[in-house]
Amino acid sequence: MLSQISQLPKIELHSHLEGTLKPELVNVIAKRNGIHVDQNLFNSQGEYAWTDFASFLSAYDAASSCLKNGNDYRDITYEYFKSCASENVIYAETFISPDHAADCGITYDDMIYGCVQGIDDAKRDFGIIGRIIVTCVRHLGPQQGVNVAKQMVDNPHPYIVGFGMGGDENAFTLEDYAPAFNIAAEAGYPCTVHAGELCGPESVWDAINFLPIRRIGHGVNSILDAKLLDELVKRNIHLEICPGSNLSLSIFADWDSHPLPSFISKGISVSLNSDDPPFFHTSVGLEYINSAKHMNISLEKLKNISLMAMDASFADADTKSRLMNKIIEF
Ligand SMILES: O=c1[nH]cnc2c1ncn2[C@@H]1O[C@H](CO)[C@@H](O)[C@H]1O
Repeated sequence: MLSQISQLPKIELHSHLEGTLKPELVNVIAKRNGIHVDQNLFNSQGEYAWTDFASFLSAYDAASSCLKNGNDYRDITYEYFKSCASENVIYAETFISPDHAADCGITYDDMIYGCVQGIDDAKRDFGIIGRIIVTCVRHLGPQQGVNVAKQMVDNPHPYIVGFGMGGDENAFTLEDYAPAFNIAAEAGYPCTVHAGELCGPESVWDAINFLPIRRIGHGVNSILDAKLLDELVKRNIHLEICPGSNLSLSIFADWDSHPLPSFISKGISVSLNSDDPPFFHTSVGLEYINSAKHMNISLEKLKNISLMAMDASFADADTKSRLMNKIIEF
């Protein structure tokens, strides 16, 4: 069964591009850019060192500060899609953060150009199809969210397929971000937002009541509210589930308490995702394997997860139906 899982065509909808940077690549990019990386960022095994959500966010910022130009974005994009393709991921959407690029002195256009180059090179070399979701960062405030949404809408590219938001769920309220999300949605960009990861079900209610979103990043704490679960089914809201990330951040104590099997049996549309792979010692392939090993998710159900993910993707209709057929044929 494990070899069939590894062959299964997979879809990733939830990864943070700067969070896919492996420590070795941070050091390589920092060196060529003449940037000093504080080695306290890593533990004695050379892995990222962090202890809780706040220190994870700081480590994320510190790792991404090695970036200096569009070519760096090209390289992290290429490396990320390459490792996805090695696990039979056939389609992946990744979140990019113009705020992190700007902090490193990289313009929006250079960042997009680099990502597009990385996506094209990975498609040429490995056949994987990549797309971009532009994200704002919640703890940077609603006005900056509006700025990012405007920048995206004013600079369209066929690979930019959606808008989203990550960051500290305790900063501001989701309603404060309605202006940013409305700019994106009114321009035709489907949206996703992080909610119900660190905060409770009320944050998922806020997301579905105040924002024009089709998907929720994580949303795992929805499990605490039966009415909310019904609502997610009724409105066909997809949950981007990242079990390895949840366990790493101690949102659930162990595999037995993870709600993925309950979401599936309730009929909620879900995908399996890596989030920030080297920070959480995971990958999309591992998420599929661990779900089978530790949560008894069958191959048939995993195949259905790939299908639900492709269906909930922000790809154009042709790409969607072509790749869904590829999964069905497996
Ligand atoms: O698991 C997560 N939960 C919430 N925010 C996250 C997670 N991983 C990364 N980011 C945040 O997303 C932004 C860029 O897309 C960054 O601010 C990063 O800190």
